[in-house]
Amino acid sequence: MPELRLDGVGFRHGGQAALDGVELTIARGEQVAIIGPSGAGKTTLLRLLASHLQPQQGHLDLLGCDPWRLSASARRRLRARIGMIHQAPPLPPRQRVVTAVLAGRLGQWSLGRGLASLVYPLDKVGAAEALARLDLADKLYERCDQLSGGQLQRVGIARVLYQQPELVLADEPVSAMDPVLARHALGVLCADAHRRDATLLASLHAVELAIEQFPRIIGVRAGRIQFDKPAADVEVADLDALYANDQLVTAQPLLPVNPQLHVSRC
Ligand SMILES: Nc1ncnc2c1ncn2[C@@H]1O[C@H](COP(=O)(O)OP(=O)(O)OP(=O)(O)O)[C@@H](O)[C@H]1O
Repeated sequence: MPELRLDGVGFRHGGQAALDGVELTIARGEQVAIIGPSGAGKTTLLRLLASHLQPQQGHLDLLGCDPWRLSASARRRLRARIGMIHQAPPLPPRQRVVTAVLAGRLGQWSLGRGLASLVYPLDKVGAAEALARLDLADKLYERCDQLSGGQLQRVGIARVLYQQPELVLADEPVSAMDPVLARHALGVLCADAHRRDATLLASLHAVELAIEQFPRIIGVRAGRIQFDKPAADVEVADLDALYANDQLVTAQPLLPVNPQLHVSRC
């Protein structure tokens, strides 16, 4: 049985079409990068897969069931098996980093343990280990509002490393990091998913990183899947067509003089 399956899925935000007729199957343990221009529908796709949004057309199969046929409590249990990494992690500003990381397992803990951990961090060693993998162990007791955007993104990733979910959905997880840290953080995420046979989907604007780190690339444009192929088969023409922007009359060509692939950032 596939880990994820979208069958003719469509979604509109109010009057604004975001996804249309999306067909997609992803097997357990796959690592997939989703690329495409701004407004293509990548975040909407990830939010549908996280069961934060309900498809308005078509059908979603998520970890072996239709989340929208489950009771609210069963859907909560299903969501505890999913780790979501946000571009701007929605962490309470005054929360300590250690508490933010440990909150990754709130969905797996009893109410009592979860409340206790919010008041006094119960597994400081576990949180420190997850942060150390992202070179952030020295921030364990820092407040979240004292971190930079890239550091906050690393806290969001550490939280999912600590959670150890079956499915990781990452929406622009390294967009605020410098190139060296971005490569390192994505590498940690991919290696962790591989080690646990977890499934990983990440939307990325850094095309070069996507192709370097992920074996399968899905190009989304105007709410539709434009291509879905192994990273080794993605060609410059695929990227030119994916990112073509008729409204930017001064746009530079996507292909620089010699490189095999262009780093495209929107
Ligand atoms: N809350 C919302 N209300 C109205 N329209 C929305 C909302 N969220 C997204 N949209 C629209 O849905 C479409 C897809 O948006 P989405 O955020 O999924 O794109 P994206 O590919 O993630 O973009 P980006 O790369 O800029 O983050 C866009 O046209 C966007 O304007």
